[in-house]
Amino acid sequence: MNSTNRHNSVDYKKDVARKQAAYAAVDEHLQNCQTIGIGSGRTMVHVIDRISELIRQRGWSVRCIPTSYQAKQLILERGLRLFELEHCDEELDWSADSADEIDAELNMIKGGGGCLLQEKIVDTAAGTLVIVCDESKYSSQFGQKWKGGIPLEVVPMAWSLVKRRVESQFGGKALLRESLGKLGPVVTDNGNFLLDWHFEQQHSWEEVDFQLHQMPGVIETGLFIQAASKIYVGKLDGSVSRLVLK
Ligand SMILES: O=C[C@H](O)[C@H](O)[C@H](O)COP(=O)(O)O
Repeated sequence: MNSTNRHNSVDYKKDVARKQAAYAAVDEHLQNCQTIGIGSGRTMVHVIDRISELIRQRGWSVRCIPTSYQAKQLILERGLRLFELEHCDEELDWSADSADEIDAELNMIKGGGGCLLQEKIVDTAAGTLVIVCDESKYSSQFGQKWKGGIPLEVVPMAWSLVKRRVESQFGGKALLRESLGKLGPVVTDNGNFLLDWHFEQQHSWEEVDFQLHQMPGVIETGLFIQAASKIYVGKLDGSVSRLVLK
């Protein structure tokens, strides 16, 4: 693809939209001496880039707590100050993250990239969760845009048990996520497996999330119910809209 075609491609425009939303989110939240959570995924590359630029320009010191191996690598590659949640004795100032889908009630699906457990821990340790996305992630009904199912992180020896229970209790299919880079299942940063639950009907998602957490073997779900404080949506026309939740 030549550069004119690439710049006109939808994927390129979505990436530009994510970058604009990321820069706006960082510019409006980053301050000196903060401790912040760093989510995972492609969008976070733009967030980290902007954090890195501002810190260098202004001589600031900011402690960054990762939510995955990928996030940790990004923090280190950009020369930012890596900090661990276990050494943090106060609430994080804010956490930045992205999502696979956000519905009209601002519930999110996360974990498409296999990172959800540490994201949920770090994101909920922050007083403010700032989500950055492009408008293609936005749906009027849960599951309308993200076709990968709801990720569930499960203890390896329990995966087939959890699969059967999820399918019999809620319907649909819960598929063990297979690795593309090696034979066998994807293993998360925490040594667990992932089931992608392809549901067949709408549910009360808060109730389903509660029920899933009751199943032995389920470590965490990719359902982030009303978890965000503010969502920055990058639009393909170059604008950024802000949705404030709490
Ligand atoms: O597992 C990955 C995380 O939940 C990501 O935040 C989510 O998949 C969105 O990632 P991206 O920014 O790459 O669309």
